[in-house]
Amino acid sequence: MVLLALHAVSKAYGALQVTDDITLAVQQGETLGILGPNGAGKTTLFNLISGDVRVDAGRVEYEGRDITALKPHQRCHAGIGRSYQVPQPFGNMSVFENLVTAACFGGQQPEDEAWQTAHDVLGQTGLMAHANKPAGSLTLLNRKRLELARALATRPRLLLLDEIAGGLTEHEARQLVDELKRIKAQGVTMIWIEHVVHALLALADRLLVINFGQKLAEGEPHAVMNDPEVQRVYMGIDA
Ligand SMILES: Nc1ncnc2c1ncn2[C@@H]1O[C@H](COP(=O)(O)OP(=O)(O)OP(=O)(O)O)[C@@H](O)[C@H]1O
Repeated sequence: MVLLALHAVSKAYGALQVTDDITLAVQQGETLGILGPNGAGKTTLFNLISGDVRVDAGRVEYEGRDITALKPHQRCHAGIGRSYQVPQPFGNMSVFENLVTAACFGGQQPEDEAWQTAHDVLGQTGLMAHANKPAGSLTLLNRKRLELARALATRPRLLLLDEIAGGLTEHEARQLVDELKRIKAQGVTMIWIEHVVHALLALADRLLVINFGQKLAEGEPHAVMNDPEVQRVYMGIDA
């Protein structure tokens, strides 16, 4: 079953066509990896899915429903959770309070349920020991974990992850992949933008490569990575 469908979506900033006529379907339970050079329009595509930015043209469908006109909080209530490339926690609130807030306002859970969700997500993301620390005091790894945890606390059916492995050590990236594998096993559909290719390859069922706002390649991960055009554009390898 198709969970998310983009139909010919486009977005320009002035003369810059950042998303150019992209059509895409993501199946329920699938993990789609997105790669592309800096500035290719990957985060913008997330913004169009989450509703942070409105499409200029095209249509966004989720669970068979046209959500193009919905606001970000409405899309979140519908089950679309996202992390941001630059972590965006409430820095003066504790880690636990950040998660309760995400569960209450993003996940529309009553307060007692939100407390339970926050507790569960702390365990799931390895943040239990940091529950009472101000979010602003966390290390990079833990800020990335919190970014994932905040999205999870909304209980998403579609999880959008924007470069959550960048800057992590090998060991930390492996831990993150293990966490994501557990989330995937629970049936959560994921779209993951990531430059740490080996982490992405450990999880993705399919890869999409974007260049200048357009699809450059799409398909089975290893076939996509071996595509000469992808190697030339993304890895700077001339065929
Ligand atoms: N609000 C905005 N106003 C003007 N230009 C923007 C805006 N948001 C993004 N852009 C431009 O759109 C292009 C694509 O940006 P986007 O963040 O989507 O790329 P990206 O593929 O996610 O890049 P990166 O890998 O560096 O995160 C860039 O040239 C960026 O400067």
